[in-house]
Amino acid sequence: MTGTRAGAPESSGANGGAGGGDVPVLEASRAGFSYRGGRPVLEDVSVSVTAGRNVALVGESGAGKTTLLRLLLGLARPSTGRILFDGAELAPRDRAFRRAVQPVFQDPYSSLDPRQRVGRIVSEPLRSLGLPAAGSRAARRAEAAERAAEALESVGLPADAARRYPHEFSGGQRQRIAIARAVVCGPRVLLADEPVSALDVSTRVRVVELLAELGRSRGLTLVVVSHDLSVVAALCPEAVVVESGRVVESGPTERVLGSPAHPYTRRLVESVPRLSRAARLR
Ligand SMILES: Nc1ncnc2c1ncn2[C@@H]1O[C@H](COP(=O)(O)OP(=O)(O)OP(=O)(O)O)[C@@H](O)[C@H]1O
Repeated sequence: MTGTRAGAPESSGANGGAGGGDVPVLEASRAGFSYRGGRPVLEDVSVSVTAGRNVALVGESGAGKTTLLRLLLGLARPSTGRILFDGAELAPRDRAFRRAVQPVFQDPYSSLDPRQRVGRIVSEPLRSLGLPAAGSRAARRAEAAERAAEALESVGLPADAARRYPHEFSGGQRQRIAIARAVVCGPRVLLADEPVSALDVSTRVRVVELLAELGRSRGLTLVVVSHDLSVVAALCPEAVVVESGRVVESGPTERVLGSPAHPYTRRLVESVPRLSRAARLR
């Protein structure tokens, strides 16, 4: 099988899990995908996400990483193979799945509705999941506002953030708002597509630290797409290398990036110092 069995068996963390043991929380099993009428952009891809072991998807632009995240999020169905959640075929409308697996998108400028106050943006997943389920309408609204405030606090934003609008915040703060929205319903897995690439370097470091801290404190497992191998090394003990829609190498990040076995991975790793040199010359 191509792909990775990402890590040793572990319990599924603070938020629990139906599977437990070594059943992956999320898994692509020999998945293939073609956009309408096109050539396959994913072929025979197998990736396992085990609770507590963050996984990075790396590869050149166009390799198929975002498409793979879309399959894992249930936003697209594989043309061949399967996507499994807690060991069973993924049902994208399943509330347990929608609650457990949340996305964080790349661009904090376009992913937040500018007309809504931050408190409403952050509590949106609760409304779409019908949470909290019990109590009067007023009690449920109060509880949702409290959970949104708690999520905002957990990403280091000030208490009055909920009353303000996205344009009042910096790029890094907006990405924190997007992360608060992703964690408000108590998910087990965050799927993050280039979560820090739109940010400047020092903000990037702080948001990476926040993601690592949330992972620890909330029992969250991250699946991260990033071009930045330092982000990958900082956040993910497991790495999967995708080339032209196929997994060419996977395993512990230290080994995959530290002593790559596949020529494609070697080229990816070698391109990092070349890029830094080019940046210094500008
Ligand atoms: N909506 C779409 N319709 C048709 N083809 C698409 C669509 N989205 C992506 N593709 C194609 O699928 C392939 C994989 O794209 P994908 O965005 O998954 O790659 P990626 O590895 O995430 O790239 P990047 O790092 O640049 O985001 C590419 O050839 C791309 O052109």
